[in-house]
Amino acid sequence: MDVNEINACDQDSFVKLFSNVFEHHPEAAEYVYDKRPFSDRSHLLKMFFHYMETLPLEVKKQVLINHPMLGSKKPMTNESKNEQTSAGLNQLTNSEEEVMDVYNKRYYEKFGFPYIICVKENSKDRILSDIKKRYENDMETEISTGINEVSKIAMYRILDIVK
Ligand SMILES: NC(=O)N[C@H]1NC(=O)NC1=O
Repeated sequence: MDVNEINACDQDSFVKLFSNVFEHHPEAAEYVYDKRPFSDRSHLLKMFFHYMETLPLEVKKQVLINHPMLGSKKPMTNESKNEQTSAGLNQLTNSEEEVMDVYNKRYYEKFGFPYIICVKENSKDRILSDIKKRYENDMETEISTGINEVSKIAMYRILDIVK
């Protein structure tokens, strides 16, 4: 869709279209809808990022919690499934799966939200070493790193919808 078509959407279709820009968080789309008309794609992107910046810390944490664990076999949004498949995270060897499993759990126990990385910008090997390093960080660093990754994920999701 182009920006003109996006500007012509009614609220229901707009919110459906953008409901997972931030995982399971349609409130972002509701906020951004009221900012129409968008002059171009970067205007729309800016409004989603602005929404995220202004969220209270507790809600930011909730957006992090909404993300599935990497390599998880549990049901997840189509967006997440496609992203994880593109990095080969659905085809891990047994030992890679074990590393992901052990570190995902450790990370979640320490921080209370899953380890999040924008898989479109990272290879499987990079992710497997990064999850070990990020575990060593403190809470404040991981909230801001997580939100930064969530914003990159959101950018690719928006670019997939608006051409
Ligand atoms: N946990 C986690 O990083 N999840 C994700 N990363 C990504 O690029 N898409 C996701 O759903």
